[in-house]
Amino acid sequence: MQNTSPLLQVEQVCKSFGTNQVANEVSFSMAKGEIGCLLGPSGCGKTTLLRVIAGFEAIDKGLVQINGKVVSTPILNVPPENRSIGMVFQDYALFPHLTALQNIEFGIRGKTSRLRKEKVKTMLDLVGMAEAADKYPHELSGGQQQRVALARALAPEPELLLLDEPFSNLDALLRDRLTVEVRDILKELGTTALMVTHNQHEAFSVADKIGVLFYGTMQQWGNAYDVYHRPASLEVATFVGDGALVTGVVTGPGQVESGLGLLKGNLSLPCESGCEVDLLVRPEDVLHVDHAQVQARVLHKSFRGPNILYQLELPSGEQCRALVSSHHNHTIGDYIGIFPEVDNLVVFPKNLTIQP
Ligand SMILES: Nc1ncnc2c1ncn2[C@@H]1O[C@H](COP(=O)(O)OP(=O)(O)OP(=O)(O)O)[C@@H](O)[C@H]1O
Repeated sequence: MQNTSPLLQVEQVCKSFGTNQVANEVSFSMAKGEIGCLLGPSGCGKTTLLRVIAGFEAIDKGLVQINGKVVSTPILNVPPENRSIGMVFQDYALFPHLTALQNIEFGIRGKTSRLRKEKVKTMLDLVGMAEAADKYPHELSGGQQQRVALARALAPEPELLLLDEPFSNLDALLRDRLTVEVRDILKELGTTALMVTHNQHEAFSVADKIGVLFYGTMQQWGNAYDVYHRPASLEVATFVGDGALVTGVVTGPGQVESGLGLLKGNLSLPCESGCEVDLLVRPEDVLHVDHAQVQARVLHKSFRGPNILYQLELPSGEQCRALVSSHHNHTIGDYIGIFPEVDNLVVFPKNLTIQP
């Protein structure tokens, strides 16, 4: 029979440092082979949660299970080396006096010499570093060092790989490439992995599941599409992606009248007619149509190659942004026609505030 129990289960975990509560009833789970990403503003508790799962931090309440085995409770903290986890850090953390090959081999001490050699060769091939086997870390680029660090963490075949901002020291192009490569490698091996990142694009391209943390609270745990298009809270809506909130009034089922005109789509909340809401408007949902009814004034523009991001003032006095093909090159102060095209009408009760 197929094992359907989660590989990682985090249940109502609480963790404080003194009076600072860094994890507040955090719960989520990951199936075997899934890749998860923890996103959230600086200081929201991402690294602490990763360290809890790794066994570097004890918890005050709740439970962590890895592959069915309880590893953390308030009275139990299985040490990291007995959790079957691998870790990759931001700063590579390779041993400087060992070659790439020796660094990878270090993680699989205890196996026979033949098995070790085979494993190291497989790992070097997997991360595309066979040519650099005998180089020392200082002879490798940042991206190469991070590949070796990944190979070292994966060599002992951990049940769970934890990655803390693994690409943040790399330039943007290399980071994009390595993100895709790492996803392919993890998928090929079927390794379950949880990664902390500041970078939303990275999370979108690597993760099956994204967790958005705010002030120690897991606001949403879901796939990238849902986190972006069906944000579970105001915090997620404003943190993930680019968007503005404009005032609206619900005028019927799936219908909101706003400063952008009448919008029709799937309402995220069951609101009655007449209900005042804040409506999330993403720049790509605002189309530029010359003779549209709503004419908005260009307050600011930012050229991005294929498109221009316009900051606009609506006739209502509210602002939103529009991502428009850069062939439409308008001047600050111009009025341009806009038309909203939104499938998912993400709304929040008017005047909600983000609570610390
Ligand atoms: N060992 C510690 N002792 C006391 N406070 C700590 C400790 N580790 C973390 N904190 C505090 O816990 C909070 C969360 O920190 P954490 O590093 O988990 O956040 P983060 O979301 O990973 O932040 P960043 O994105 O900036 O790395 C911060 O207020 C931090 O100062």
